[in-house]
Parts: sequence; structure tokens; C-alpha cells
Amino acid sequence: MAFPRVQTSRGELRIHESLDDLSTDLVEYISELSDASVKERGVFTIALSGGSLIGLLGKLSEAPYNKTIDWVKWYIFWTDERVVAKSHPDSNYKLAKDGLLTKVPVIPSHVHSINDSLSAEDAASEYEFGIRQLVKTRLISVSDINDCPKFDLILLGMGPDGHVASLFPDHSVLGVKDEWVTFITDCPKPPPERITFTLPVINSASNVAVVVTGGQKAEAVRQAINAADVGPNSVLPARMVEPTTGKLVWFLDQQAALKLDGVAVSK
Ligand SMILES: O=C(O)[C@H](O)[C@@H](O)[C@H](O)[C@H](O)COP(=O)(O)O
Repeated sequence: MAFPRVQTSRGELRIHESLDDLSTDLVEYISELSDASVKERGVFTIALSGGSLIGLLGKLSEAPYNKTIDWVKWYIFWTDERVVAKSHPDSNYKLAKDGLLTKVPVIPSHVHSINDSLSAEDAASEYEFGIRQLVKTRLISVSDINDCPKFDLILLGMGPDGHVASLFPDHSVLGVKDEWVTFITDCPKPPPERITFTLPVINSASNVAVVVTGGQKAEAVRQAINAADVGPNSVLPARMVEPTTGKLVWFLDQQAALKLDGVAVSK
């Protein structure tokens, strides 16, 4: 089934009538990127986020994808992680493990989660060090215009305040340019301690998909996507997601898209 796509200056919009349609389109998109990347580079490097996104990936563990995706070529990372034990209900790793990773034949050593025995600061620097080793061997590609890793796909959710990963509005973390992975200890959304990819890493990816559902996020979606009345100095984190050479796609449901100007919501 082909779903409608709208090209805008802020990337491609895919607006869906139901969560089921959104999830069907999202997993097909991921499967196509995985195929293309495995064909071109022999691997697929994907960074996950937490939140409702993971539930929308559930169809990846069902037919046909459980059998058609080349799971052993997947290398899995997190755009952000809560600094809690991996068995803690707040852990983004646990969420993905329970919701997807234990249901598909990924190779455990390809799953790059944080070291949960460290402080936020040390976990961030160790996570960055691990990524640097994989960039050195080119398992993770490198950006053509800076030294940043170029993940094949970064998946982001967005909060009603416009945060993505653990990049929150008005937080100094938005200005971090010289690190790939950084940490915060005062996250406005609990738990307070997080590690997160920085904006330069997100914006160096080959593909970035932002998945947003629900009417309580409609205003942030409007500010993140509609240019006219927001202005260039907006610091809404989701608006700062602007892949330099990569492709940006927004997966929205109708409620989240409700305040977008000039975009017909397909019925
Ligand atoms: O660790 C986190 O808190 C998440 O990575 C976060 O960035 C999430 O993606 C958004 O808060 C959206 O979450 P929902 O989709 O559940 O609203």
C-alpha cells in the first residue's frame, strides 16, 4: 500500500490516519533503508530513541520483516538513554529489548547500549569512545563535511515541549558542538540523568526520521515544521533537526499534524 508523502522545506511529511497505518509505513521505510544500506555497505547502523516510538516498531518482528530483514547486519545504538540500570522500567534499552530486540535475530554484540554502572558523565564519554572506534573502522560511516559519525538511520520521538533525544528546550546541551555524546543531570522529564547524541551527530546522519503522534504535540509539530511564524532563531530542539546532507522524514498522525499550515491531511 502506498501512503501519501508531501515534500516541504523541512523534509518529507508522511501523515497517517491511524497509528496502524503509521506503523506499517514506518517499518517499511526502515526495511527499505536497511536493504539499501546492507547492499551498499554490508551493514545497517540504526540509532533508536525511547518513548512510544518503540511500540510503533513492533511490526518489524512480524512477517514479512522478521524473515526478510538481514538482522545480523544490524548495529543498534541509542540516540539517548536514561542513566538507570538496564533492568529498570525507565531504561530505553530495556524498552527496545522487550519490545523488539529479543524478538528478532540481532547479534547481541551488535547491540550498543550504555554501561549502566557508570555516572552519566562517564557513561557518555565511554559511549562516545565506543562509537569513535566503530567510525575508525568505518563500520559507522563518517560525515563528508565534519568528523561526525554518519548513522544510516537515526529515529527520534518528540515530546510536547519539542524535545528530541534528550535535547530539551533552553538547555545548554543544545549548544554542545565538540562532543558526539554528552550528558545531562537535570532533565526536566524524569529520570534526570541522561546521555544523548548531540545535534551535530543527529544532523550528520544519512537519514533522520521523527515520529510524532497525538494532539498534545500539534503545536510543537507546527513550530518544528512551519517556517513562517517561528523565525530563524527558534530554539525548539525539533526545529534544530536539519540533516546537512541526509534526508529528514516526519511520520505524523492526523492529530499531531492538525496545526500544520498548507498541508492537506489525507483521509
Ligand atoms: O528517553 C526519552 O525520553 C526519549 O528518547 C524521548 O526523547 C522520547 O522520544 C520523547 O519524549 C517522545 O516520547 P513519546 O513518544 O513517548 O511521547
